[in-house]
Amino acid sequence: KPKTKTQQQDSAVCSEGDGTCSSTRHLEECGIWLAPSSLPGAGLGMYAGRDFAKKEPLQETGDIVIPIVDIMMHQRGRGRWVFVWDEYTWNGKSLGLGHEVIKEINAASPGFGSAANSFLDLVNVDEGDPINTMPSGLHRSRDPGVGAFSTYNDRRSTAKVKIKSGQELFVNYGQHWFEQRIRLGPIPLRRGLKQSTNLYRRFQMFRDKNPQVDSKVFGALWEEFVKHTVYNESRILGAFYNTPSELEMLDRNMTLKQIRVHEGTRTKQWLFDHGTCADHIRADVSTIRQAGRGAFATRDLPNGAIVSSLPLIQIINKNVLEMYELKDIKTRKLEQRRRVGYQLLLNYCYGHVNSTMLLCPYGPIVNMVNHNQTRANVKLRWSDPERGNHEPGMLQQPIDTFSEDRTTKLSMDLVAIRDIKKDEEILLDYGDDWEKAWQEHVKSWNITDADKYISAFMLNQEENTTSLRTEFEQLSDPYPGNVNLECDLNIWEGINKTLFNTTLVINITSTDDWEYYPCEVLRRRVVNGTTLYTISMTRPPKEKKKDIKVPADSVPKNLKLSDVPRMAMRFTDRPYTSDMFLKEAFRHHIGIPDSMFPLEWMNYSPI
Ligand SMILES: C[S@@+](CC[C@H](N)C(=O)[O-])C[C@H]1O[C@@H](n2cnc3c(N)ncnc32)[C@H](O)[C@@H]1O
Repeated sequence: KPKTKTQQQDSAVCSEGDGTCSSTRHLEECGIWLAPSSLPGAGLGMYAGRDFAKKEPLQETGDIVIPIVDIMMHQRGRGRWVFVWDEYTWNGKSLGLGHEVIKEINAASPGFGSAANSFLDLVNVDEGDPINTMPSGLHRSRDPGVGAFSTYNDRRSTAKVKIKSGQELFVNYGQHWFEQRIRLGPIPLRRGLKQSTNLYRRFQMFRDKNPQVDSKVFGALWEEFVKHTVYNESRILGAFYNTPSELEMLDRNMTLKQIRVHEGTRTKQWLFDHGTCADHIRADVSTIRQAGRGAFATRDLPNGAIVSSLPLIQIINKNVLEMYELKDIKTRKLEQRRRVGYQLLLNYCYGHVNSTMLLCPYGPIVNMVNHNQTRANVKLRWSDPERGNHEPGMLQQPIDTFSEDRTTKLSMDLVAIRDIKKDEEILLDYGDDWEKAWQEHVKSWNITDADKYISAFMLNQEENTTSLRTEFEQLSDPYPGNVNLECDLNIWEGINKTLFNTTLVINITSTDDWEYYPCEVLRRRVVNGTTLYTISMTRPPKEKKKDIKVPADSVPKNLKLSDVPRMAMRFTDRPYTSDMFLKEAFRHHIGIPDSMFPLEWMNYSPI
């Protein structure tokens, strides 16, 4: 019997969660959505739920960035292994994490940028850099929480251009990313859509010059031309989807860019039916002191609502996150090495004690949900395949089925188990194994000589109250050995010196254009109550990697600058000294309940 319209609407609402949600108010207000991308084969994507002005933030708070350190070194000898995270990591240096290590740092950025797709001609979102902060003043001398969460956070996405409600959101992965991934097909690079449109216009001109020929013949000719040219290699031809509607729109003089934007714009109803809201939560300092930051409701959420969807990146064997003693890496075979810890990423992934499988979620703020067994207000559930990227059949497959897969196929939801009020912290029960491991960790927490430890973050916090010490002063009163002082060449180079000299005000338009190099303070003077520094900077060793914005050679070898303001200078932690490198730091995956975890994947028993 056909349903009435109201019944249909109600069932659409309730199928969102577990059938108990009673209103759609929370969805009406949604500003960003996660739903299947308009790009063929691109999996999930992000969409605007309302209009955004140019430069307007797309989220209330930015996303976490999780360092992955020296992974190739620690995994040396493992042979070939597929690490799906490679598709979701940024070069750590380009996000300001370079000082943490000597060798290799990758930045897992599992927030907005991992969920949004990229198409270079359609980029409408700018992503900022993360900032490095320690919430709640935690300190290694007393707080077992330090080192167990990433201090890099608040990576914000803003509208690069005006965005209309329903439009798909695209971030910039960079040309290099596409050039390296030929397997994705001939995806157009920057200005590619313009070149492709021009090609079609030339074809149109040819057609217009021959009015005596039936237009159907031209249609067939275009199809033959596109199909039989070396299609696989041509990014210009790869821009055409060759659907009847595309040709019709091209003939109406729309450009391919206009067509892609048009096709990538969804109605609110479509987003309701196929997507999940991706801004029900924001990040803030957790109500659980040792936990660092947490996720908080941005609006009232009814019982049964999907608080957040968690698309999952699989790591089929958690041993790829193992870290070993340096001397063992050099001298012993992989299986004989002593494990000293795990990558911090482990704490952000879901798993089971009896399995090697880890499932690590991505999407805005989804990694911020903390654990509490009595205050939990959400539960986990496998996602509805209609609404995202979840293939339930994969839950019946052995883990090895995923071994060569570079795409993600699984997704869970965090579903409200009672009404949640705006600003309430979202909490999940991570399971008894996690709770037990945490309690044991708290009991054994003891870091030798930790009282004296001062991090770069703590020194940077003193910014307005204490002057920086000169090299001479440091002879008797040195800074701690675990920090470096760096000066930002770009801020200094970029400011209006005449304005600065008269007003001592710097107008910084972007904090992304940093270019920090080690520097020393030679002198300081106070002008109108502001302390200014004479500094010397030495040219860093030559960088071979592409991602350094200014070639190191372009910085004069010995640079001396006077009247540099404190804001162009920062302390950074020396390599391998920050809290995440503590051997004692807590590492444990988040537990997936037994009732959900596939028996097929129970391939491991902890000793
Ligand atoms: C998925 S992350 C949650 C976000 C994290 N709080 C942050 O600031 O990035 C999991 C980690 O958060 C911390 N955490 C979560 N719940 C906690 C709790 N109840 N007590 C202490 N730490 C907790 C632990 O470090 C855990 O490994």
